[in-house]
Amino acid sequence: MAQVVATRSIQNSVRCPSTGSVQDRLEKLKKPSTFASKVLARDEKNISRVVCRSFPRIVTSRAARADPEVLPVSPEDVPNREGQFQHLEAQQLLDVASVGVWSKPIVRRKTKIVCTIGPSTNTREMIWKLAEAGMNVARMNMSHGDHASHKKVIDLVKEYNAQSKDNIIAIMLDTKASKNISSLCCEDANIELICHCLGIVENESGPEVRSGDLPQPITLTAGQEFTFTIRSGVGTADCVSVNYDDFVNDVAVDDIILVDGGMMSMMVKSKTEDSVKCEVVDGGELNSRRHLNVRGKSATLPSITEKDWDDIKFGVENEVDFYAVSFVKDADVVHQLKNYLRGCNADIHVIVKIESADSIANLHSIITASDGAMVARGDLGAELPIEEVPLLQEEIIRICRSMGKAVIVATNMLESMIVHPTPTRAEVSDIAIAVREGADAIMLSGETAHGKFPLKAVNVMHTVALRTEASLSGGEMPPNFGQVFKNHMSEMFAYHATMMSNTLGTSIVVFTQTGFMSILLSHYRPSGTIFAFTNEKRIQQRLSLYQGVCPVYMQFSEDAEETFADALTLLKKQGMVKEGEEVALVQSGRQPIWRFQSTHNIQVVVFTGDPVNVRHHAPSFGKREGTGGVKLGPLRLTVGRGSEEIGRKPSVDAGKTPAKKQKQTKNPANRCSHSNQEGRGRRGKGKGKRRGDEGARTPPLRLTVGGLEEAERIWVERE
Ligand SMILES: Nc1ncnc2c1ncn2[C@@H]1O[C@H](COP(=O)(O)OP(=O)(O)OP(=O)(O)O)[C@@H](O)[C@H]1O
Ligand SMILES: CC(=O)C(=O)O
Repeated sequence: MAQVVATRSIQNSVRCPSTGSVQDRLEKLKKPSTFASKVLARDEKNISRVVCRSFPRIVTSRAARADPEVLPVSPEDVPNREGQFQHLEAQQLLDVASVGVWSKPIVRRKTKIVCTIGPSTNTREMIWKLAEAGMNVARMNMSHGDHASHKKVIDLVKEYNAQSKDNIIAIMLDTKASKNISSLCCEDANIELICHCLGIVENESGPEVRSGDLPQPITLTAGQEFTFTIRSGVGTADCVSVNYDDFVNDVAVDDIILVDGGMMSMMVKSKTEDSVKCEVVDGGELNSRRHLNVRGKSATLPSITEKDWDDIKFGVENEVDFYAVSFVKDADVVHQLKNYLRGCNADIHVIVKIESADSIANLHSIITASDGAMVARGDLGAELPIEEVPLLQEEIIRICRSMGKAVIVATNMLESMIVHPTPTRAEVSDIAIAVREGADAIMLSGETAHGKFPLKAVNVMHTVALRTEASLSGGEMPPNFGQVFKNHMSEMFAYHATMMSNTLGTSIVVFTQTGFMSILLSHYRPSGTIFAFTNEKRIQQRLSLYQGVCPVYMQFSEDAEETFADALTLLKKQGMVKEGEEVALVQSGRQPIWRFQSTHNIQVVVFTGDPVNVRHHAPSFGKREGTGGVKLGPLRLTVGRGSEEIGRKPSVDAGKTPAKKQKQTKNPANRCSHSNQEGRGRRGKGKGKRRGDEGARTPPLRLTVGGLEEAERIWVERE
């Protein structure tokens, strides 16, 4: 049976969660604790308080566009503590209450940040600094670098994770072959077999069409002639190789070829057997390995090439969390990849990159088959008319959200910051729009891979996302509202937990071994933080991508109450909940821990500050040994005025009353019978005896939400 347990007096029917005042948070900012803050503490000595920050004037134009070659990271690219202070002060003036519950700037933000790691950031120092600046996911683009360099980054991220107490970085491989793969071989018989089954044979090109390597950048001017050839190894001032043998067949005279995501363009004038002669329309600087798209056409390439399978195998070996798969044209590709991963027993989630005209046609089925999608605006804007991109972005986010899938908005978000220390206003608006549209994550590409100001870029993204989130009202209905009750019980509980935590202004605490329930909760976008406790490191890492989820690793004890108390103690220790603060504790999901398959729970508990005294804001329904709290029996959820219950103090104030005394409490609740647990097996890790079950007898409990006049039961049902 479903149960919701909560009694508390509600001062404000809707209030936004907030832990501590901005003043407190300002104080916290002054106390360095992490690596970055230690670094900053040193720097702070040299920082005089800047009252009025002057911004350098930015002039952006196509000419000022980033050079894709590596730019030396600027010494100015240090986190701006002063800026953080000013930001928080400004927030205080604007609206203190609308800031979320997290006390640390990097975790309080809900929208996650994906950073592409490249030459500017692939060192230990930079990975650490990026993580402390706000990176949540490290992306490796398999079009660049080699396995050895990517392995080094993966190991560094894992090293960071191993030593970090309150911050965890997920790892994403962007799999797409673009290089000539003749030097690569498929060592793995399994992969060879898969390639064979998929009809992928000795294809030397990947789903991305790219120009080849150049000894140095070439300047192209409008009107000049330029040739692409399928002959390999060509890189002169007027001709360069293409990595795709069918390039000559796929393009036609008068086609427009977009180079580097449309930064340059050329018109096809004539073709020979192995070359395509073009006239430059928009010139610029051509660097090595630039994207080539033909306006309005998708290349007839397989979505997963042999090189990709090699990269996928590399990801399996290195236990990455996500694959971002390029140019997915249909759901079959996703099914094939997922089957392969199942065969390897690899728990890696698949994010489909929506970047071609073909993928748009199959959007629904592709996203349904996947674990999430990336709005890959670079190629999308080259394959389709550029004005379609914002509309498609909105639509893809909407579809993902309605399906409960993760969604990432990528490319050009802070492009000018590759070379400039501050963003353009348009870029800031772009981030704000993605946040408002409800993206789980926003992505930095060249800004962090080869830019001059990777840390500043993360900082800008963090600050803009945070400010935008603070302006959102919260409590917004999920897009599939109305469907919710027809679906699985867990979904119903995710929905109600969200509504309850929004109403009471609490964060949500959830315990998960698969991540399922945390992802479901994230889908409903509660205004408070979702603290997702898991005893699986892989799950903790994966959850870093999801909006509003703060994943915490913890060993679970066999006793549920003890684990809850431990979790709250941990949150308190890390400054994430305060003494006296309430949290909504959700027990639901596909794989039960400490509960029966059919028993779902939401409780509102108060953290009293004493690890043995987690006070449930509910009557005592059974004894609770050792931890001084209460064990709750199954209840029906009733929404109504319920003044007696709501105003009622918990029958046992566990914060003050020793556990022994609770045992003696004569709570009338205990006299009522509960029937849904008989004959049900126990599953999950909670192998211990459910203390209190025997005697727990529970009456319906009323919960007032928003001061309804009449008692109204909204949900009483067994699963
Ligand atoms: N591992 C790497 N090694 C060397 N350079 C890299 C690496 N990763 C990224 N870069 C550089 O940073 C640039 C931006 O990275 P990004 O991931 O956006 O790649 P891209 O090729 O521009 O586009 P796409 O994301 O569509 O593949 C690249 O073009 C490349 O110059
Ligand atoms: C991210 C990416 O691949 C694109 O925008 O095209």
